[in-house]
Amino acid sequence: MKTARGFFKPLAIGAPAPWRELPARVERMIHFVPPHLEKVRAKVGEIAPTVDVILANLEDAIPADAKGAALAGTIAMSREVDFKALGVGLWVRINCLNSPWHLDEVATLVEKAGDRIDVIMVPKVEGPWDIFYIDQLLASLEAKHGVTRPILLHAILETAEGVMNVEQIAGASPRMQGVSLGPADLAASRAMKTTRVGGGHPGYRVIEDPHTDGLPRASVQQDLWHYTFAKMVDACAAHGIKPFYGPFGAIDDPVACEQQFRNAFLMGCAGAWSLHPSQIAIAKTVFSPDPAEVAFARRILEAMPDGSGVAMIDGKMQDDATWKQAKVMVDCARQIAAKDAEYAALYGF
Ligand SMILES: CCC(=O)SCCNC(=O)CCNC(=O)[C@H](O)C(C)(C)COP(=O)(O)OP(=O)(O)OC[C@H]1O[C@@H](n2cnc3c(N)ncnc32)[C@H](O)[C@@H]1OP(=O)(O)O
Ligand SMILES: O=CC(=O)O
Ligand SMILES: [Mg+2]
Repeated sequence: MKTARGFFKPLAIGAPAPWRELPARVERMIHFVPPHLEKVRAKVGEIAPTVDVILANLEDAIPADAKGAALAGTIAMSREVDFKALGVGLWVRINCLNSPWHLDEVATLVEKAGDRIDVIMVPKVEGPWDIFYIDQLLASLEAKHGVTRPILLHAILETAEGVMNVEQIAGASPRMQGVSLGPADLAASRAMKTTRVGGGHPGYRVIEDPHTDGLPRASVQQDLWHYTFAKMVDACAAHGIKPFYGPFGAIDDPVACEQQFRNAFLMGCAGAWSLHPSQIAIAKTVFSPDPAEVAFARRILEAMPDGSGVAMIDGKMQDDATWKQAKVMVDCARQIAAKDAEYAALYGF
């Protein structure tokens, strides 16, 4: 591991100094766009003002013979829409590091759009060595092309080995912005017997003991992802980066999508992926704290102006710990309100 002083040194002569703090950005939904499809790309200008992040996807879901077109489409998209002026992040998901495509992709992206891309999402990250590699590569390319703002890195947690190493992945570089759970590849990597992309499974449940009178036994679905998810959230929180829920593949089940996103929000996630336009509004509602809860949190902060002592509000005990919970909620709401006029009005900021 690097020394404390070495951690924040640029990795190439002429590369920009690494971020010491993550830029404060609202990232409730990472909206996936297939950039090789001109018809979809043409609509990005319309969709962008409704999302926090547009992600150009180069990896899975893009056919092998369309990888070049997707890369060219990404560069075109970065020029066609002024994402910065809209306050919208521009991310790119590259192909994985053992693929034949990633090297040309990273080189082209930094050369042609290095000052416009905020985050590169790296799939199938297995351990910190993957981050060290891409960190060095980016620094060399940023130096070469005079990029002045370091591109951040986001890892997808989607292999058993990655889950084993998630703590080291989260802390591998000052470029690390966050980690997303990738339940589809992770299921395959673990040989889980499911064909779903995220969410629950009707077969994974607990059942109550038999009744002596023979009445039917109650049984409920359990969360297949809880262990991995909690491990990922703790790793991210400990390293001061953001956890995200990844894809929810049942586009035709908005109710289950909302539940999955809500579980992620409650567990500490900043956002989730939207694969289809219909999932944008779901993510926006879920990852914006509820106005009534924000109002209650503000009462806690007002009741304990210096954050210490004890208070009672509506029959509930408040102390230093609940003050901190309230601060998390109010800070999140303030950040959203600064970007989103609709929520500024709902929160009364
Ligand atoms: C599983 C693990 C992973 O790696 S998940 C990440 C990889 N997958 C993706 O990125 C998928 C992204 N989404 C898509 O490609 C499409 O939404 C899929 C799922 C194929 C569905 O498309 P389609 O059958 O056209 O849906 P639809 O007819 O309901 O579409 C209605 C209109 O919306 C458009 N649309 C669709 N998806 C997007 C999108 N992601 N971004 C922007 N626009 C989108 C469609 O083109 C369609 O437009 P129009 O009404 O025909 O003008
Ligand atoms: O890339 C995402 C996944 O679930 O796999
Ligand atoms: Mg995947």
